[in-house]
Amino acid sequence: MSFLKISNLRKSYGSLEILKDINLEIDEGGFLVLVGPSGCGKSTLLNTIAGLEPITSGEIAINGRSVADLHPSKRDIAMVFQSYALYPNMTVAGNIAFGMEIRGVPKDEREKAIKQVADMLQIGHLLDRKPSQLSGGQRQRVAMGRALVRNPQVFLFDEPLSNLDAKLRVDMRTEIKRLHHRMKTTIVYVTHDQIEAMTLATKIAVLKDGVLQQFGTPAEIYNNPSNMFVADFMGSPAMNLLTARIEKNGADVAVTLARPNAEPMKLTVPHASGALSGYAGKDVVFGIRPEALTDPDGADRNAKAIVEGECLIEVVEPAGSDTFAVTRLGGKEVVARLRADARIAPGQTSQLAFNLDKAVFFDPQTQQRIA
Ligand SMILES: Nc1ncnc2c1ncn2[C@@H]1O[C@H](COP(=O)(O)OP(=O)(O)OP(=O)(O)O)[C@@H](O)[C@H]1O
Repeated sequence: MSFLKISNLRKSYGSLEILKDINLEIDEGGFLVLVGPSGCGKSTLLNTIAGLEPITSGEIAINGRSVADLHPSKRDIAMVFQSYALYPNMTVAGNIAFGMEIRGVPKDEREKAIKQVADMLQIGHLLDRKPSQLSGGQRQRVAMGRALVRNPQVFLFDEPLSNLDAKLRVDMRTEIKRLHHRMKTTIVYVTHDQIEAMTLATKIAVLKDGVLQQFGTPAEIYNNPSNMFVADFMGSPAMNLLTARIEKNGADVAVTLARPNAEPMKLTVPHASGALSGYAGKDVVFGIRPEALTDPDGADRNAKAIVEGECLIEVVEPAGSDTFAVTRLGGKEVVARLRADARIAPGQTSQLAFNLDKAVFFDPQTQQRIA
């Protein structure tokens, strides 16, 4: 049975519908990440789970119990906010213990709990300081400590890392993952950062304009995006999405891509699906991630369908661990991810290997993936 279940959830402000029929569920100990661009409704969804916002219709259940009508304090959840929301006049220890004090937890138990989370978060040396005497990352830890001591059924995180600098964000991301691994408490986590979503989640919900676009494991979302929005939003550099003409070729499908000042490139997709064959004579959107477009020596040896083609390289971007090469196909700029030491120069044509096992196709009208 799922531990957190959201069914047919709708949320409106007056006549403005913000969340449109959301259905999600996650097992106990799961890490659900809500991701999407600014304004898509992810914070609103988190706030409805917390009970900070009433829902317009639908159901929210935690561990089999409906919580939609319960006061936030009765839902057995703890929330970590983007702003940390620490009490400025209290010490770190006071901030962590405040909720326990209110609940009348005896002093020795409080001290034990403070020590335990302070050890876990490595903030034992900061317990007597005030929030103003802490760095952003330390404040973030205190905010997490305050949530951890409550030992709730579900943790809710609202963009907890967005106020930290890039390096600290990556460190804290690892820290949160380690903590989740140790505690095994169910987490719902909001971010607009698709890398955070990919690295932390056991399940990702991608939202756009209040509509759930796809719900699945990070691998499902990355490899089989259900529509062009998800394909483009998840992954950096983004998936290449180019116009291609489909033709049938026995059991195979030929994909034709326009090239500037050259004959179109023809790639054969072996044993293509019936759905794709159905587009014969029409244009589709051909999606291929940069890492599925490589130098022939660097191509995945286990792939079944590697096809090579000549591409005019426009720009070369060495990025340390890889080299990105920009070419133009199907009327679009296309990014290929090559080995760091790939011999490639702008203005030259180069042989590139397409891993068609990893290619996906979309209907240009509906923008949905062609199965
Ligand atoms: N109290 C409110 N009244 C009317 N509209 C609201 C209210 N609160 C939020 N909204 C609208 O709801 C939509 C979703 O907001 P929400 O904060 O959930 O988005 P988000 O995905 O978390 O965005 P961000 O990443 O920018 O925080 C936005 O269009 C916002 O303007």
